[in-house]
This record gives sequence, C-alpha cells and structure tokens, in this order.
Amino acid sequence: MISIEKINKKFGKFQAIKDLNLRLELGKSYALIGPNGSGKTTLIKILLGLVIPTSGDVQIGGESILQEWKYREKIGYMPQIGRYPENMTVGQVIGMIKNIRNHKGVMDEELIKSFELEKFYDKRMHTLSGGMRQKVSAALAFFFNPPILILDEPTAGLDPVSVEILKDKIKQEKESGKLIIITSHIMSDLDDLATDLVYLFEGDLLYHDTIKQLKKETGEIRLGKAISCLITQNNFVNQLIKS
Ligand SMILES: Nc1ncnc2c1ncn2[C@@H]1O[C@H](COP(=O)(O)OP(=O)(O)OP(=O)(O)O)[C@@H](O)[C@H]1O
Repeated sequence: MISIEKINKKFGKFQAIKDLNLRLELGKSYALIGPNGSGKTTLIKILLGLVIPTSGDVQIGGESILQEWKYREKIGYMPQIGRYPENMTVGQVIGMIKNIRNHKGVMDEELIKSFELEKFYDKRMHTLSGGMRQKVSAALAFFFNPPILILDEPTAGLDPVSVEILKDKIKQEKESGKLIIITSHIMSDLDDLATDLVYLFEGDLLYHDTIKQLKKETGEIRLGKAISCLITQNNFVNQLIKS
C-alpha cells in the first residue's frame, strides 16, 4: 500500500534519510522506532507531504505522492502535539474540519463518544489539558475513516482508562484491514499494538521484519528486551567495522 523507493533526504550537507526502501501493507501495524535524530519524524513528514525527499519516490496505492495532495485524504494523522486555532471551542474545531473536508462517506465518531468529547465541546482549545488535547487529536485522526493511520506517540499524556480505549480502537482498526504506523517510547504499548518493527538508525533502515521474528531471533519475549538486544548487536557490529 505504501511503497518507499530509494528515498534520500538531505538538509544541507546532512543526510537525514539514506537510500530507504520500505513496503508497508494494509492490515499491519508498524512500530516506527529509533534513537533521537534517527529520521522518524522526517520519514513521517515525507509521507504527509510536509518534507520533499531529495531523491527517490513514495507511492501510496500505486501512485506517486510527490507533487500530489489528494492522497492526504487516505491518511489520518495524530501529531505528538496537536496545534489548533486556540480561541475556537472544541465543537467549533471539529465542525470546521468536517466542513473543510466535505467528507461524503461515513464518519467514525466512536472515539468522540468513548472519550465523551461532547462534554467539553464548549471549551476553548487553549483551556484544554494536554490529555484532553490528545483526545481531540485522536478523535480527528480516525474521524474520516482513512485506510492509513499515522500515530505519533498516541498514548502520551492520556489517563490509563483513555489509553486502553485508544489501544482497543487501534487494534480494532488494524483488524479491519487498515495500515497503522505508530511511534512511541512506551515499548509495552508497541508490544500490544504493533505487528511489525521498522527500526531506523542514523537515517538507515536497520531492521524491518515482524515483531514475532525479532523475538525469535533475539530469544526475548518482551519487545523492549528484544530491541535492546538488536541495538547492542548493532553497536557491536559498528565497533567491529570501525576497528
Ligand atoms: N529542517 C531541518 N533542517 C536541518 N536538519 C533537520 C531538519 N529536520 C530534521 N533535521 C535533522 O535530521 C535528523 C533526523 O531528525 P528527525 O526529527 O527525523 O529525528 P527523529 O528520529 O524523529 O528524532 P526524535 O526521536 O528526537 O523525535 C536530525 O539530526 C535532525 O537534526
């Protein structure tokens, strides 16, 4: 569904993404992880059309997204920190986004209901707590029923009940055949949600396989442990190459 072909991204002389090839399929959920500065946000921004790659191509549903914008309807995006017109109320923001999108299909209002967002429809955005803002962002990401969801630290700042509501929703959407990309520093969340791992290191794709396979290769049961094994192995190989 998403085909990333030989993507490079340079910021001046610095290469943030190096010759990246990746195929992401519907019905799978991908944990996108890597150390700080490894290129995760750059990759997400390329998929969203906010950063233009220096070379290479990205295709969604068989069509290049470069110089295109219509494909964005296929992506629901939950940012790490949602930025909204701060003087508008929650109800006004949701209404405005509905109007702009002029969506013809069925709206998915499940998260609006389960997070009870209607209760704070009259609150202005700047008065919301971090967790409330996250709930608005989550509800909007799923609202137009997109086949692809990109969720950047989706559970950060949510209370435990809301975390479970959102995790159930993500699992349900994956089961229904959507393609989900999740970044998170909470390994237990990724262990519950992701089927596959995409691990970036200094702009390189260091690992891409199923989490089941990673656990088998490392002999670890928990994802956090399996990833630290992967990183240790990589550091060891890097040291060997440098010595
Ligand atoms: N607009 C930019 N101009 C110059 N360098 C940039 C720009 N955007 C990103 N970079 C650099 O590209 C590299 C990758 O950054 P990116 O934000 O993609 O990392 P990340 O994996 O998302 O990190 P984190 O986990 O800290 O969010 C970093 O070294 C960063 O400084």
